[in-house]
This record gives sequence, structure tokens and C-alpha cells, in this order.
Amino acid sequence: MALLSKLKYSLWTDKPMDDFEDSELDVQLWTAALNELRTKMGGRDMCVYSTVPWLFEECYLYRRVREAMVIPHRATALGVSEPLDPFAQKKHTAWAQSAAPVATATERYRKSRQDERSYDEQLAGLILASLWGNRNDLSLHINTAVDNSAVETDVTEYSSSHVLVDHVSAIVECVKDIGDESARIDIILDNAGFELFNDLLLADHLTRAGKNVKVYLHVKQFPWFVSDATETDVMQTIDEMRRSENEDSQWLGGRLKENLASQKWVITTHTFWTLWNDYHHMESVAPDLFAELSKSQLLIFKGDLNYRKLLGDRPFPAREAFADCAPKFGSAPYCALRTNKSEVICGLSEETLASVSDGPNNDWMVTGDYGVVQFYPAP
Ligand SMILES: O=P(O)(O)OC[C@@]1(O)O[C@H](CO)[C@@H](O)[C@@H]1O
Repeated sequence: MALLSKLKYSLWTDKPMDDFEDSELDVQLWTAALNELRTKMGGRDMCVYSTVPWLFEECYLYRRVREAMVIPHRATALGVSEPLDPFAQKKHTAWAQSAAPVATATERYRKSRQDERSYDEQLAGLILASLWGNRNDLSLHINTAVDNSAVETDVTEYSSSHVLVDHVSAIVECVKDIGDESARIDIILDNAGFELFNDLLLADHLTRAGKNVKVYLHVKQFPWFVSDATETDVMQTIDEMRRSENEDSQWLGGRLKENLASQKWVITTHTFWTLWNDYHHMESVAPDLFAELSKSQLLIFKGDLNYRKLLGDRPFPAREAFADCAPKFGSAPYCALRTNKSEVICGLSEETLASVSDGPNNDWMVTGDYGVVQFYPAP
């Protein structure tokens, strides 16, 4: 608690940013980055919260929260287990609040396996549900109830007016090309809770894209941006479904567990996801991760923070092409499913930009009411 109070005080009073005092493996990387910033800014005292780039500041802050959990934990005999997740209660409450839409979506998903809609049509619907699930991150809605409205109603109807870039059919085509060769699809997950639930439905559907498809679920190594999913969150979500009294949930939980047991799904993580670097730097900072992702037949980046990192958190002109703003991951095609919660955007058409800029919602860039589904085909 003392470390968290100190953190709060230094943030409010805009104190110089300290080095980390825990002994986690990423500390050297952070120290080097802080030293570089200090040099750039003219000294240690000039390197304060309000002057460093926003992306760095936010990531630093969540890493400090981790430090506040790690130091007391490692100093006790409890050191063998994982440090506490300070956001666990919030995540749990949000998940509990999602019970009704989760039940509806689970029943719909179970029935969809017999309905006459094609695999592709169902995939398109699940992509949109996964997109709108991203409205529910707890760093944005920290004190408010979880908003499931866009998903409770008809996602397709909502989407036609609120998706500013709609490349859903291009993603569906990309998945169609997978065929029966061994293939991998990677989902770089974002928030636990209702978003994760929708992502798991999408991941389950994707395992049926071909005979030999493996889906890699990329999680964070530790609690991050309040609600980002860790391996514990994924496992708890699945276990809660299995233990539910609702028969559809039990069915789904069992199915998802089986995906893990049979290795159709692999949960994976990397230090890079909890660093400050944007994805233009992945190849040099985390060559192993870059090499892995480059093997993928489709990368799916979820959420606003991933989007900011794809675009280097830079204020590109909104009409700049997505392919010109985001990096390449070898020859892997990829997409971003993101509701707009920060002023970083690209790839809008002239008409869309005009309609949204002249529309009633002045805050269209940051409220999460609008979203983009952007696809970058293999180069
Ligand atoms: O990646 P997510 O969960 O979609 O969004 C996270 C996010 O909205 O939270 C921050 C506000 O604290 C923003 O910087 C950031 O983009």
C-alpha cells in the first residue's frame, strides 16, 4: 500500500520518474529507456510524468503498479505463487454484470452450430461481436457499469452505422484461404470479461476454419491497463463457464477447455506486450516474438492500446492508408478490431470522415461509440 501511495503522490505532484526497484526480468529495459528519456529531456529532474510521451507514461504507470505488487510479494514466503492482481475485484464485478448478455450470446452460439447460416456469415457476426466487446475496457469505464448495449441489440444493425472502416469481408476471405494445410491464427487479446468472452467465441469458431488450425491466444504477463487479460483470466473465465448452472455455459466451457487440452488453442505471452514500445520496434526489441507472428496466417489485434501501438501512437491524418501507418509482420496478414478510445486513427474515407466530423458526437474519437475493422493483406 505504501508503494501505491507513493506512486499516487508522485503522479499528482509530477515528480521525476524513478527507476524500478524490483528484480523482474524487464527492469534493465526500463532503466535504459528512462536513461534515454532523461538525456533527451535535459536531466533526471526534467523527466516527469507530464513531459514524457503519453504511451510511455501510461505503460510506466501500470508497470509501477506491478512493482508495488511484486516487491512485498517476493519478500514473503508467498513468493512461490503469483503476486496479487490489484484489479481482480473490478474484473470480477464487470464479468458478473455481463451475465445476461453472456447467457444470450452463449445460447445463440450453441444454436448457431445447427442453423443454416454459413460458416462465413457466422464468422462475420463473431468478428463484429469481438469488435464491440472492446467497448468494455475498465480503464475507460472505471466507475461505470459495463456497457453491453451494442452487443445485446443486433450487432450487425449497430455496426452498419458505427463501423467507420469495415473490412470484415476481407478478413472472412483471408480465413477462407486457410484450407486444410497446417495453419496458425493469432489473437493479440485485450480486455478480460465480456470482450474476452466474445474473443473466445471467435477463437473457437476459427478453429473450424480448416482441418489443422491452431489459435494462439496472446495474453499479458501481469495485470495491465486494469482489465487486460492474463492467463489466469482466461482460465477463470473458462472454469466459471464450466461450473455454471446454465447448461449452455457448461457446454461452452467444456468445449473451450477441450480446445486447450487438444492444443487447438495455445495460450502464450511475452514481455514485449507489457513494454512501452510500439509495434514498429517489435522486430528489433523482440525478434523471437516477431518471428513467431510472422508465421501466422492471420493476426488479430484487439483493442485501442494495440491500435495505438500499431500506429506508433502518432497523429496520422485520418485519411492516410492503414497499410502506410502500421508496420509489417513479415508476410503475415493482419487486422485490427478496435473501438475508438483515443485520437489515433487512419484509413478513413473522405465521406466517412466528413460524416463523423460533422455529426452530433464531437467526441467520436474517444468515446468508444465508433469502431474500425481494418485489414492489411499479406504484402
Ligand atoms: O486497449 P483498450 O482496452 O481498448 O483501451 C485502453 C485505453 O482506452 O485505456 C487508456 C485510457 O487509460 C487509453 O489510453 C487506451 O487506449
